[in-house]
Amino acid sequence: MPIATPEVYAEMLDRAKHDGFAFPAINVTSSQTLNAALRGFAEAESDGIVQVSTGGAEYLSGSTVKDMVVGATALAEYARVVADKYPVNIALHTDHCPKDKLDGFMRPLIKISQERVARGEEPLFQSHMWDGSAVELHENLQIAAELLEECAKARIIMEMEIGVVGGEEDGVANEINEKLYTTPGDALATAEAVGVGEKGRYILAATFGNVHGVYKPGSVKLRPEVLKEIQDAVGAKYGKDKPFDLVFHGGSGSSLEEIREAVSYGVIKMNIDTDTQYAFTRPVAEHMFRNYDGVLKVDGEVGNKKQYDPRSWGKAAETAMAARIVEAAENLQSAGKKLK
Ligand SMILES: O=C(CO)COP(=O)(O)O
Ligand SMILES: O=C[C@H](O)COP(=O)(O)O
Ligand SMILES: [Zn+2]
Ligand SMILES: [Zn+2]
Repeated sequence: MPIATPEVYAEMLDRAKHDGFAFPAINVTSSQTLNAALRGFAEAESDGIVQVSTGGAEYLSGSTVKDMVVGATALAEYARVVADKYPVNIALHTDHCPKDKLDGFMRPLIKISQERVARGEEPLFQSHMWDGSAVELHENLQIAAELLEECAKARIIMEMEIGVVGGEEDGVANEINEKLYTTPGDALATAEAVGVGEKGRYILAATFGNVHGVYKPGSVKLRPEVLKEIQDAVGAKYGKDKPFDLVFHGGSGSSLEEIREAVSYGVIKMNIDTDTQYAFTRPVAEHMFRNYDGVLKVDGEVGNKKQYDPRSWGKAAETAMAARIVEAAENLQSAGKKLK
């Protein structure tokens, strides 16, 4: 199906919120990982979100070109063509954009969509994330208010972060500290600054101990109840039940119980990157080890073209990554619920 229009994206998110499920949001960095994601959503009969980080966008432009806008634009255009062949609704999103990359990533991409919309076309991406976790809350919210206005002009939903996601965030490593847990005060200040939907729709990354990456049991302490606390605090003030549409960062390695509890408090998007990267790469490793003599030219031997053809291991990688996405859709209960 065509990439989701802003109206379809809004309907997807509204249904997820109303019916208590969430969409996997899968990071991609290539046509192979994109096709794996689309295949996974289709096999799960789940609508979904495909997202590109600043690092992923830079890589997509070519490892020596390193142009984030070129990479993100190329991915979005390629996705528009191939997504048509999958019977599910897919929204395109850009992941964590810190302050020092706004002018090289999020702002130019919003501008491209504003120009497209002015020409009567659909926005290039359906949502963009502003990651203000590295600046003070006041400045985070000031920038968020400005970006929300710009996104709304292009019919784009904004994602924003209050609190901090631990672990690797595109090269920004965060130590584990109390900032990993958003407070009701932060949430109230957020609603004050950017409203609860009336100033433009946004998805909130309120953090509850989230950490990017996968760690040994016990290293991460998720407290999903933090989300209930902030929803209750802001809901009481604005007279809205679960006023925030929430996103769960660092989805890889989370237990089914943690996922389901977070979704029950209003999470409608869960980001998964590490687990899907591993799912993609594991069969590649197996292919190389199993076909050692075929993939290497050793002592004059020419190897086996069929085994070092990127499609040989690429198909196995895509199959495994797609299976991990089916699992995510089942965990988040978006499976079987694609919009008709
Ligand atoms: O939050 C993420 C992308 O923004 C993904 O986190 P994981 O790599 O832990 O799944
Ligand atoms: O939060 C960051 C995401 O996990 C993606 O980052 P990455 O593309 O550098 O892995
Ligand atoms: Zn962050
Ligand atoms: Zn994240």
